[in-house]
Amino acid sequence: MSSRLPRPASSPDRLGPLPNLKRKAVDQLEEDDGIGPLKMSALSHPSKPGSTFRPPRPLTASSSNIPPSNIGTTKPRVPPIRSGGPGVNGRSTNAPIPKSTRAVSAPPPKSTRPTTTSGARYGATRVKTEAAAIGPDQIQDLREEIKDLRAEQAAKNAKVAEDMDVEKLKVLELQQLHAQQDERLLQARTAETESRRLVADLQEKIEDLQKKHSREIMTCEMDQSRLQRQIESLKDDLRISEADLRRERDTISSLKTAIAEQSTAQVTLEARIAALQAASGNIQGKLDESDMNAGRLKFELEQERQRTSELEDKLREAETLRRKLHNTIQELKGNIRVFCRVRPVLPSELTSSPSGSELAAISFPDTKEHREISIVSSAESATGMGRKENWEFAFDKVFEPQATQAEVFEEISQLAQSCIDGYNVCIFAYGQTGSGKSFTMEGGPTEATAGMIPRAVEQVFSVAAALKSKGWEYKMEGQFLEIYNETINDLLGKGEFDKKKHEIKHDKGSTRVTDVVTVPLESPSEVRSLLMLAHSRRTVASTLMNERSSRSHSVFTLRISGTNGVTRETCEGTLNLVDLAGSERLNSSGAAADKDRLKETQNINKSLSALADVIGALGEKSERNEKHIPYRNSKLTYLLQNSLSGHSKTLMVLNLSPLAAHLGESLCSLRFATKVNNTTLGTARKQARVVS
Ligand SMILES: Nc1ncnc2c1ncn2[C@@H]1O[C@H](COP(=O)(O)OP(=O)(O)OP(=O)(O)O)[C@@H](O)[C@H]1O
Repeated sequence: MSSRLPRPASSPDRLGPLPNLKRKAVDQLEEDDGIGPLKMSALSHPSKPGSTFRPPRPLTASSSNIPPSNIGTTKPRVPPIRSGGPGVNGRSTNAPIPKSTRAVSAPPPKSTRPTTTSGARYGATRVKTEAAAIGPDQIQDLREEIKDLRAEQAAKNAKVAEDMDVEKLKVLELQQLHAQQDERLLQARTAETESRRLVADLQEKIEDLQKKHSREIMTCEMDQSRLQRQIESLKDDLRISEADLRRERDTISSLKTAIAEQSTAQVTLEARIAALQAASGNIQGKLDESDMNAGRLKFELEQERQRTSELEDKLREAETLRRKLHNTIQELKGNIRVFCRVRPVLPSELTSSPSGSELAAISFPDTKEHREISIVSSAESATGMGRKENWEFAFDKVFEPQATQAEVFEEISQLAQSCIDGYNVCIFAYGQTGSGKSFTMEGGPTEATAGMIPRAVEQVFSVAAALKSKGWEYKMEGQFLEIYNETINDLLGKGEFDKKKHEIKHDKGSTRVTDVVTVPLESPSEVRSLLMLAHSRRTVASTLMNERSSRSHSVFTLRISGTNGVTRETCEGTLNLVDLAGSERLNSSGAAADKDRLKETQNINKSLSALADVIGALGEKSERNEKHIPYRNSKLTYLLQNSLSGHSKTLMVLNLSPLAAHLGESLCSLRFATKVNNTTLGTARKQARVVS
């Protein structure tokens, strides 16, 4: 960069207010003296107000009348801008001015010079004209004046030269200053470039930082939102905690109230305690007295315990005695007994034909002990005369049609007791089809109509439970079989009837049948469901073969084994409850025409005769003691061998129809039952022993 110095003023006249005349004279003198035109620029006064600074022309020693040695002696003015020290970069202020600075100095203005020679000539002519008009004195004066003016001019020139020197020095200084400024400018530019680079670096860094910052801001925002959520949840927690706190405070306040009340109560209690302590002294005395009484009572209690133990021993002895006596009574009653039961007329029979519903002439003469039954039958004699016959039978018990199941069982329950005592018991229901055998043995669905089997089982369980206190523990199991056409079927099994072969095995007084289901029994209800199962299986079989159930024997067996932990006794009894097949005769049943029916009836009759034979043989044996008992003649007698021996108790319930139409069959049944009733089985033997 080059500095421009101020250009000179363009005004052509800087000489000041000279009079035109004098001016003309001067011009002429100058012309005459050969001085030439004065440099007007050098005459202009720098200190004149309103004048601008005119840079001087570069001076040389030849063109100036100021000796070169004077240059530099003038004390330089201090430049207005100084960076410090004598000069920039240590350069002296007296250093020579660079040429380039010189080259830019402003040339003197052209306008100050006379423009044409014709003008000058016109001026000289005019002065000569005017000089011719003035005198020599005046010329002399003018010359004097010119001389003075020249002297003054010389002085002024000297002054101007001096000023020029000063100005030159100033210019030098300014040039130096300019150089310094350039240098500084360069430095400043270098610094600026450096700064720009730094700024660029910084810009880059700032951008990086901004990116980093934005990332951090994002992270911070995420953190902030997370923290916000945490704050919200904490606020929720705080709310809950505050609610809890309020509750706790309420609780505390209520507790405080309670404590206050308790304190009051405590005071009251303390007062009462004090009163009680006072009373306890009295009580203590009484307690001591009571202790003495307690000691006495303990002694008495011990004596009572001993007495109780003795009584329990006696009770056990009494139980054994009771069993013996019970058995004796049963023996006295006879080990084979027969009950007779006449069923009522059924509603269905009343609505059928009048002849079919006609009642037989049955009466019960023994109104006190109910042991007799009387039947009047009408028959035609050989002479064709009508003949009435009166039949009287006596049994252990006779039940009239209105007798309930409970009344019948009352007489049988003794046998259930015997079974628990360790005897084999066999109860038969005998009679023609439809006489009421199944009703007697199994009964109806209600509690009132429950038959002998469920009642006997219930009795056995309740007696067993009662004997627990006397040291007896019993286990029971049951099985339910059917004998049809001399084939054994398992009523609790799963297979088809008449398919599986079951064998009867006797071993040391106990009877077992192979491949039959034996169910352990824990409660009477289990027995009831067991009976229902057997009944349903029998019903299915009956559907397949009409009237099958009437033509088969069913045998329910309950085996009881008991042990007495105190007396170390054991016993085993068996209760057989048998529903026999219909006992009607071959002719009356009309079976002769049907081959299958004939076979059924033959088998039924065979087994029933075998039963009669066995009972008869047993009666004879007890009299002569050496009689073969034909148990093997039928499956029924063979199965019941151990329950029909002289060591067992047998009960036959003879079921009779009340109808006149069944009178013949009823008489046959009555005769059979009488035969059985007249048989004595001998002495029943208890299957009991003492474990050593
Ligand atoms: N004592 C009684 N009270 C009321 N109804 C009875 C009585 N005895 C039997 N019955 C009824 O008489 C009908 C025949 O009885 P039940 O079936 O017991 O005879 P059953 O001799 O077993 O015949 P089956 O040999 O065909 O099995 C049944 O409807 C039964 O309910």
